[in-house]
Amino acid sequence: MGERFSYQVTAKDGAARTGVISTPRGEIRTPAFMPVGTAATVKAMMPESVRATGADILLGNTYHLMLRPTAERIAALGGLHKFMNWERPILTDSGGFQVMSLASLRKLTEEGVRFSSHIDGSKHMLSPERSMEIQKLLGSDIVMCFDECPALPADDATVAASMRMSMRWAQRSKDAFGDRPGHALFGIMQGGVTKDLREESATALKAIGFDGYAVGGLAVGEGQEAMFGVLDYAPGFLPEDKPRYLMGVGKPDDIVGAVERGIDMMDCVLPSRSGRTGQVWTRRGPVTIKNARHQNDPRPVDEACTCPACRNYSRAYLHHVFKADEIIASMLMTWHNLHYYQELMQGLRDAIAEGRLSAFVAEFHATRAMG
Ligand SMILES: CC#C[C@H]1NC(N)=Nc2cc3[nH]c(NC)nc3cc21
Repeated sequence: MGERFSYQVTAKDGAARTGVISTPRGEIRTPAFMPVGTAATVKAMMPESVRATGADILLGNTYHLMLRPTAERIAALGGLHKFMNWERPILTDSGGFQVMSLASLRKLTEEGVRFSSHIDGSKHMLSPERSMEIQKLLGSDIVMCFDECPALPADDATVAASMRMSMRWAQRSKDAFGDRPGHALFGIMQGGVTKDLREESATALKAIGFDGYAVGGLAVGEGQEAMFGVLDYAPGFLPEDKPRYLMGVGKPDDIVGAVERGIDMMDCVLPSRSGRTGQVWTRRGPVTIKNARHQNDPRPVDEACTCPACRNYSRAYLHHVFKADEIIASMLMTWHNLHYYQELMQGLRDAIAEGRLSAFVAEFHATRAMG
């Protein structure tokens, strides 16, 4: 295992970049999509299946793992990689967003956030220091700063105050993270949809200095137009030579638009969660497998797809096992969706490398328009 974390841009096409993040646990080809493994599993997938879809890295969550089974127990058992049998890179989110979206009885102070577990109501606390300690116990390769995620909707004054608290917490996260060769700490840009606040946040993060930079505060219901509006300028506020990670994104067309605007990494529950709810993503758009029109259809979901679901099963079969609430339905549709997402990422990486991204994007949208 090498000892360093490093990022190399290998080609550019407009604002888009393709490259490689090197870590002691393996390389991450960018632009990269990270499947979400919230509770130490990518739901309905074996780790070797996640790898077979083409994933180089997956995401874990501080919030969920600190509540159950606890970070201390995972550390005592050898760390998250060994625990979940995934020896490649893992990025862990820091907990702030999940506290806001899942926990109850939250009490926010400059120190951190006290909250009650959504699982059993037990009392917990997260701070920059505790989040760094938990992510170190988990052994994650890419650690996210602990940020403050305001409940939405939030007015400008609230967004500004929250961003400035997050910048103070970013400094505390960096101080607590310390010097850990081979491990990376990413800052998180905040500022809502306000350009001045986004620039202030980027300036603060660059002054502290991070191994990578996330764009936070998006994919929170603002809609694609507002999100792209921020992405038209926000990535440009961040260092050229560091990875840029857009948190929580997204649908396939969100991903294409984000990569066009200079984003290098993304994560989203959509392909796995929608797979479990019977939504199958294809180059022609989503297919709702429970629709009666599929019950006699002998064709695969996508004739051109090489995933196990498309190679070996018909729409009729997927329709049947979904309606029968059979476990294999979640397995096959999650596998297909993650495979489709990784194929999309490979197509984007190749197109950028060959200087033909605009043609790739035009083809992407034209094929979807055919439906
Ligand atoms: C405010 C803020 C913020 C960001 N901060 C952290 N730590 N994680 C996130 C996860 C997200 N998931 C989605 N959408 C599904 N947006 C996200 C934004 C963040």
